[in-house]
Amino acid sequence: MPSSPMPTDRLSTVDEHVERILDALVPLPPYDQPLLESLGLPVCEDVSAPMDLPSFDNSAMDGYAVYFDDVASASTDHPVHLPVVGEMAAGQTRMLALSPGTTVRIMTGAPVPQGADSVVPVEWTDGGVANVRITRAPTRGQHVRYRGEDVRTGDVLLEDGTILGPRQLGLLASVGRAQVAARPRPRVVIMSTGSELREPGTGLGHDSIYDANSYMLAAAARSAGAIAYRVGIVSDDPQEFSDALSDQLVRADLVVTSGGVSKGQYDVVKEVLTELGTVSFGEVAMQPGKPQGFGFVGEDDTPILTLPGNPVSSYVSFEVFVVPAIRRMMGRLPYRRPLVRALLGQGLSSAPGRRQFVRARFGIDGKGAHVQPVGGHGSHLVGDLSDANALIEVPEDVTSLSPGDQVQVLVLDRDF
Ligand SMILES: Nc1nc2c(c(=O)[nH]1)N[C@H]1C(S)=C(S)[C@@H](COP(=O)(O)OP(=O)(O)OC[C@H]3O[C@@H](n4cnc5c(N)ncnc54)[C@H](O)[C@@H]3O)O[C@H]1N2
Ligand code: MOO
Repeated sequence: MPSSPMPTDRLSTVDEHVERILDALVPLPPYDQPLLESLGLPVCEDVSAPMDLPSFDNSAMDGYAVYFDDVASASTDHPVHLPVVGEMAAGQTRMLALSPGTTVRIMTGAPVPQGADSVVPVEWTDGGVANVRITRAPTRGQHVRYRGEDVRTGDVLLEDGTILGPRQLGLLASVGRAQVAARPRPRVVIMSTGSELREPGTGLGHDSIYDANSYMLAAAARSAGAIAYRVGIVSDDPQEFSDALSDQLVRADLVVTSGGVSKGQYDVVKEVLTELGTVSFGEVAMQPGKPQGFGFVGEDDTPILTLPGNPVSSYVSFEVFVVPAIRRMMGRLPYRRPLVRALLGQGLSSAPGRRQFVRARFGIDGKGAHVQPVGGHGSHLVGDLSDANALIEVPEDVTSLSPGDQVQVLVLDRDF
């Protein structure tokens, strides 16, 4: 799959890099999926109703099915008495028709027998079993739910592209659909590289650290709607990385790596993938997240995004580049998280020529949306990152902002 290589003589802009990725990826082909598997995915067909809803006239109340004309005069002073000739419970009814001058006990959801046109709630009666005393009249047709009043056969229930949420899945089940055409969730393989990394729950040496990124990115991939496969830590040994990558390709629609892409001696991802010639590396004018790589690997041209290793850089890169990639593969619009306007609570400065993503807390109160930067600039500050629920996007040409300025914010952890 072709992709325009990242330039080596200048920095790409954030928007260029996002477009490069979106242009090179194609949505995964749709197939029929069991309903619950499709939660959160866009439907890939116009779904029309194969049946009426309700599919038969039925009672909205527990009570008595009647001919309206038989009970029209019922009141406390002049009750109407009718013989009860049967019972209709939802899912177990034998009687198909009712004769005038009689009634049947009927339960909510049970079919209204032919001839009956109204239901008297049990509260307006003495609850009689053989005979019933009715002290209040319904209006004609009251408490009958008519066939087709909700949905008619042939109605378009869901248009192509509609997101399948709980209500839409409930509707599909209501009309008897067990499956629906939707694009599959992309299978995203997450690999952390670095010989200093150790698995949480094991011991640490004096110069090693726990692998935070593979957990953070796998969780972020899952939150974005993907199936995430977290690979254990891969060291900075080129052969080990190469073998681990080859092993993973069989189950990947997209590979995301962290670490090993800057200018060090042991930047294994860059070293191994540059040689392939199908993955390019460059710098994006952003802070954090400057070193980036993108391309395709293996026989099936599996897309790969290589993110920088600093945890904050990795996370921000995921949010800015990988989330749109996942959504593109799922066919889910919009690809990029919409920006929200908010008032800045505290001034800040930003490096010129780079789009800054400032960790922040976003909230809405009586005065509107507001946002407050949290913590410092360092790309290693995971404590601050966990306090943040938003990223303030500071444009490339803005170097300082004052309290009360209006800013654009990516509000994290929100569905869009
Ligand atoms: N001479 C230069 N050095 C660096 C530059 C540069 O332009 N010139 N860029 C810096 C920037 S910006 C970033 S971001 C990092 C990116 O480096 P790598 O992607 O090669 O990442 P590593 O070197 O492997 O790691 C960076 C940092 O992050 C820690 N790390 C890595 N993986 C994990 C993980 N899974 N969990 C937790 N922490 C992780 C790692 O230990 C390092 O401290 O390069 C700068 N250097
Ligand atoms: O760009 Mo690095 O990603 O600053 O930390």
